[in-house]
Amino acid sequence: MGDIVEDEASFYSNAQDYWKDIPPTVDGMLGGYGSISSIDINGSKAFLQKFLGDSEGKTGSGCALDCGAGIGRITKRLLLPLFKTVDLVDVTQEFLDKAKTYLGDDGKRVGNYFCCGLQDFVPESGRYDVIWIQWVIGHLTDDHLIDFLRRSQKALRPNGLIVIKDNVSYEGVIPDEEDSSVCRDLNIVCSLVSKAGLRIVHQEQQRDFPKELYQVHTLAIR
Ligand SMILES: C[S@@+](CC[C@H](N)C(=O)[O-])C[C@H]1O[C@@H](n2cnc3c(N)ncnc32)[C@H](O)[C@@H]1O
Repeated sequence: MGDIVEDEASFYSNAQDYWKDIPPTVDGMLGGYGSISSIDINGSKAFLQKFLGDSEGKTGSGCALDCGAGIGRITKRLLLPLFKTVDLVDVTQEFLDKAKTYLGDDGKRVGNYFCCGLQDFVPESGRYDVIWIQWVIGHLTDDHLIDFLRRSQKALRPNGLIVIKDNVSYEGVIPDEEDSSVCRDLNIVCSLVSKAGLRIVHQEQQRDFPKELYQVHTLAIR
């Protein structure tokens, strides 16, 4: 990826500039594909519920972190219904401002709104049962993604889980000049996870998305 991201500073600042101009709506979060939000959330719920529960070894439901949360589309429909407290982190302040009204009454159970790039964000050690990272890893360089995953692991409670749900390319790293991101293939994502010292414990492809989109895979890692 080094040859694709020649200038790290502009890779990040171009992405920030891109997101500043995007309307704070579900459609904005999903690049015009707001209509797939329900399929996405239902797939995520089924995925996550395999891990949650009260019995020995199950992931708790105390606190979740929504990474690259935007206006809180995932927080509203996936995380707040399943966890007592949810924190949001995103680099775009306007989206977090919108989240405060978009989340409605349940938004009272948001613990923190962190306005920060994931490349700089240090999640509180031992705080989270689930760290959900969706449609944002393409905005991080390989090294920053590896480091963020390492910090995330330290931020997990016992039996906690990190989930990456994202686009994967057929082969290699495909740059997107428009939003200043990259799309990696599944092997590359898996190798970055393993470089972070983490293990993939479960993996699924999201079904029923429009054919013209990248495949979307969900990885449970710890
Ligand atoms: C495609 S949207 C996805 C939003 C949300 N995860 C969802 O699925 O609805 C990408 C989000 O990542 C945020 N973002 C972009 N670069 C980021 C970075 N380096 N650190 C944290 N958030 C970033 C954008 O502000 C935007 O809210």
